[in-house]
Amino acid sequence: MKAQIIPQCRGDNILSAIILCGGHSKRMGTDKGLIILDGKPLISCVLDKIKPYFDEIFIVLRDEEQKKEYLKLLKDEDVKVITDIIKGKGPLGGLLTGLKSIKSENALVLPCDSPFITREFIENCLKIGNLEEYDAIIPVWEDGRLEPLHGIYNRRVVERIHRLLLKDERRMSTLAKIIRSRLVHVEELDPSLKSFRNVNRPEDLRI
Ligand SMILES: Nc1nc2c(ncn2[C@@H]2O[C@H](COP(=O)(O)OP(=O)(O)OP(=O)(O)O)[C@@H](O)[C@H]2O)c(=O)[nH]1
Repeated sequence: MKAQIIPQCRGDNILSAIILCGGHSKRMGTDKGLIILDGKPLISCVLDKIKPYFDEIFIVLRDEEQKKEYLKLLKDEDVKVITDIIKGKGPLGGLLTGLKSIKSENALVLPCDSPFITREFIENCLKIGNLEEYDAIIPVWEDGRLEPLHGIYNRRVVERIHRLLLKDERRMSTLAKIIRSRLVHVEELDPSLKSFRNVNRPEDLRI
């Protein structure tokens, strides 16, 4: 067991995390996960934050070509690098792939473009991550906007994702609305809110 705290979302003996990193990064113009911030690629910024807490970490990429690039970078890391089982379906396709691969019942899901994730956020997610009564824990803003890319999901939602993708419904927020989601205020998970800051465009890299 890696985490120093007693995580509630450990429904078995394993804690899993999934990092979604298969986007086309059109707004950034170059693969976001490989962009250097403070001397290291964004994917490593996220990985370094989460690896003390998880027994298995999956990085989900779009295809084999992207995987070749990432394997060069991650060759010494204890992570599993996999590619979307259904291609071109956005983060929801990545989530499907990750949830079908994990050994545990639940996984914390994160995007590769949130390099400012805090330890407090991860520890709070683990503390409140009991998914016996819920299918997911999703951060929510005061105005009702969801952060479904920073959630904990139970793998029982795999079938729901399949059905959404069959209808070509790709929004993570749609999934969050149709499953039993426990909504938790963003401040409760990370009072600094830094964990929810995304890097989508070159100007977002200015700290
Ligand atoms: N595995 C996987 N991850 C994806 C896919 N699409 C997006 N992601 C990831 O999901 C997160 C959010 O993606 P977005 O920022 O909405 O999209 P993006 O493609 O990365 O960027 P834009 O092209 O600028 O919209 C990022 O971490 C992406 O790498 C996909 O098809 N497969």
